[in-house]
Amino acid sequence: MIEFHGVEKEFPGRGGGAAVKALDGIDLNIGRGEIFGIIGRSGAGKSTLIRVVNMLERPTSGRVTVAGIDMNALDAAGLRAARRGIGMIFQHFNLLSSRTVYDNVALPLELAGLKRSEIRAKVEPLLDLVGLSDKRDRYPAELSGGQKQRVGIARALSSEPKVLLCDEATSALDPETTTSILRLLADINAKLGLTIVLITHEMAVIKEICHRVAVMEAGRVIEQGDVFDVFTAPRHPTTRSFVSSVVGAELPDTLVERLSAEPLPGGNPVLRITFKGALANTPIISQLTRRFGLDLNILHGRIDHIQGAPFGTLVVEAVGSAEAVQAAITFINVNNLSVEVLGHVPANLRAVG
Ligand SMILES: Nc1ncnc2c1ncn2[C@@H]1O[C@H](COP(=O)(O)OP(=O)(O)OP(=O)(O)O)[C@@H](O)[C@H]1O
Repeated sequence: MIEFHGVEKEFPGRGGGAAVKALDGIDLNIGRGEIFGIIGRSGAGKSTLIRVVNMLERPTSGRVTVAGIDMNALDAAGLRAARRGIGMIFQHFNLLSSRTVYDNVALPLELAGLKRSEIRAKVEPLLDLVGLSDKRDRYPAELSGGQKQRVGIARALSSEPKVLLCDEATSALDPETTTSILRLLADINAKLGLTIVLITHEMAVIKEICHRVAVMEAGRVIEQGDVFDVFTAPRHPTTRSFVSSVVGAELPDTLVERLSAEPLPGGNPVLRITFKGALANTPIISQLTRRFGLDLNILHGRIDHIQGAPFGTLVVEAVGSAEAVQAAITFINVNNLSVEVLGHVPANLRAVG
C-alpha cells in the first residue's frame, strides 16, 4: 500500500551548520490493511518519514508510492486528490478552537464542497464511531485530551481515506486514555480495513496494536518485522533496549552482580529459557526435573502477551551434573524453546528479583 524506495531527505544545516540527513536510504513496504508501527528515539527521523508519505516533506531523492501512485510525480491538483485518501492525526490534535466538535469533523467536507445534507450523512456516523455523538456541540476547550483525539480521528476519517497516518497520536495522553485511543484505532482498522501507520517512541504502543514494526535510528531502518518476532528475538542493540522497557528482558541487578562468566568450583550454571506462543504452555520445568534429574531453582521469570500470544522467560539455576545440564539444553532446543547460558552462580543462591 505504501512503498518507500531509497528515500533520502536532507535538511540544510541550521545557522550555517552541516546539513542533516533525516532519512538515509529508506526501503520499506507497508501492506494494505496493516497497522504498521515506526519507533525510534528523538531525532531518528520518524516524523520526517511519516511526512514524506503525503509530501508534507518532499524527499531529496528516492520514491514514495501510495496505492501504486508515485507521490513525487503528482502536480498540485493530483497531490490534493491523493491527500484526500490519506488521513492524518497529530500529537496536539490540531483542532480549530472556534468550531464545535461537529464543525471540526465537517471541515474537510466543507472544503471539498459537499452539501450540508451530505456532510451530515457522513459526520453523524463518524461521531458515533468515535463515541462522541453526545459532545457534537461542544468546543475543543470543553473536551479531555482523549476526546480531542477522537475528534481528530473522526475528522481524519471524514474524507474516507485508505491510509491513516498517526504522528505520536497518544504521546500527550495518560496511559489509560492512550489504551482507549489505541483500541479505537485497532477497531477502525478491523472495521474499515484502513492501513494505519503509527510513529511513536514508546514500545508499549507498538506492542498494544501494531502488526509489524520498523525501528529507526539516525535516518535508517535498523530492524523490521512482525511485532511478535521483533519482541521475542530483537537483533539490534537499540531494539533490545526498546523491547526490554516493556517485556522485562533485563535481569535484576542482584542477580547480575552474582553472575560469573566462568564456571565456579561447586557452582551452578544459570539458564534463561524463552517460551513463545503455544510453546509457552510446555511443562518444561517438570520435564527437565524428571528426565535429567536436575533441580531447578527459579531465580527470575516473567510471562507477557504480545498480540494475544504468550511470551515468557524463566531464569533458573540448574543443579546437577554437567552432563545432565548439557542433555537438558539439547532437549530444550530440540523442543523449539530457546535456552541460553547466562553465566554461573555460587551454589545455594537464593531466589532474587
Ligand atoms: N525542517 C527541518 N529543518 C532542519 N532539520 C530538520 C527539520 N526537520 C527535522 N530536522 C532534523 O532531522 C532529524 C530527524 O527529525 P525528525 O523530526 O524526523 O525525528 P523524530 O524521530 O520524529 O524525532 P522526535 O521524536 O523528536 O519528533 C533531526 O536531526 C531534526 O533535527
